[in-house]
Amino acid sequence: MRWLVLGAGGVGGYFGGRLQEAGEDVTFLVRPGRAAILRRQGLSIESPDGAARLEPRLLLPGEAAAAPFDTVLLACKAYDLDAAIAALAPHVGPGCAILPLLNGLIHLDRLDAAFGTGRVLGGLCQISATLGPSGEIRHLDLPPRIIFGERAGGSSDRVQAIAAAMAPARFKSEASDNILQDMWEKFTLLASLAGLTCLMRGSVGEIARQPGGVPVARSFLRESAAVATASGYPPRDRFLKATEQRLTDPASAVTASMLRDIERGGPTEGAHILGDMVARGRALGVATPLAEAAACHVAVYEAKRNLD
Ligand SMILES: NC(=O)C1=CN([C@@H]2O[C@H](COP(=O)(O)OP(=O)(O)OC[C@H]3O[C@@H](n4cnc5c(N)ncnc54)[C@H](OP(=O)(O)O)[C@@H]3O)[C@@H](O)[C@H]2O)C=CC1
Ligand SMILES: CC(C)(CO)C(=O)C(=O)O
Repeated sequence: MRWLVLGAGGVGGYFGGRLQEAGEDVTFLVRPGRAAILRRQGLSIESPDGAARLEPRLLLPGEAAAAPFDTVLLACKAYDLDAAIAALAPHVGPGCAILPLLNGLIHLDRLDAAFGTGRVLGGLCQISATLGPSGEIRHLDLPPRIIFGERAGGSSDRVQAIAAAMAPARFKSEASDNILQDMWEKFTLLASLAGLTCLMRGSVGEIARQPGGVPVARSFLRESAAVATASGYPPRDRFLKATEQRLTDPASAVTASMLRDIERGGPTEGAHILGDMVARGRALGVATPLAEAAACHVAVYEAKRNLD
């Protein structure tokens, strides 16, 4: 299978690198700054699952590809989506499927508008990964996993082909016949975790150890789950129990990547995750006062950052 991976950051670099390592035909579509680093030192992965050092094949925006691609793995941040869509457009030919790994949901509408609904699969990934100081991919935590599938449900030849291509790679992959349910659950988890840890500026454990910390974490989850339910995707009991535990564990050092983005003074996906959760709640008449406070808090940070 010929893969085009847009973005060689934490997610694109890790999963694209692991596909290349497994013998897949992978090209990374990257901007000039990242290309210079990858040309100089290759694509390095540091991970408890094993390190890798690869020579990536690179394509820059505006360059022509040697042959058509079968699957695009889309791994940019939401705030870069418009530029990513423009860079991808010349490479998305007939028969090319787009598998987005972004957190959240709203990017699906923008991808549908740009490429047509039929081209866009549902997808999500689990990993905690970031770029190290020399541009290496650092897998920090969580067993890496991609879940993907047809948004209309069921399976298809292209989903089976992607599953077969991913199977030998050093990450778990799962073809889902209910990917929108999976994406809604990830959105519910992330909006709760990002809202909680960004608003309180602490890890799950630091919050849970304070008076009122556990109830506030539960309230974040209750709000997001109510929006998911009103949207037609009620979270499954198993997910709710596991997520409540994850959000209230006094020993947990977990923070959302959004808090890490704030701590390094970078842009965030606040509008894409928290803003979207609030907007969906409002449209459905579901009150989300905590998510609203968290979305406003992150929006104030973004506004001040843009002034600097
Ligand atoms: N990191 C994690 O642990 C997890 C992240 N996610 C989600 O995955 C998505 C990606 O996150 P992550 O990998 O961490 O982000 P990173 O910032 O690490 O990587 C994104 C990459 O996309 C590149 N990019 C952006 N626009 C373009 C463009 N037009 N052309 C080419 N390359 C482009 C950036 O390149 P440049 O260097 O040029 O800016 C950057 O290297 C997000 O939605 C995130 O929420 C989901 C689960 C876990
Ligand atoms: C929920 C989590 C940690 C796991 O993939 C994540 O996606 C994030 O913090 O951005």
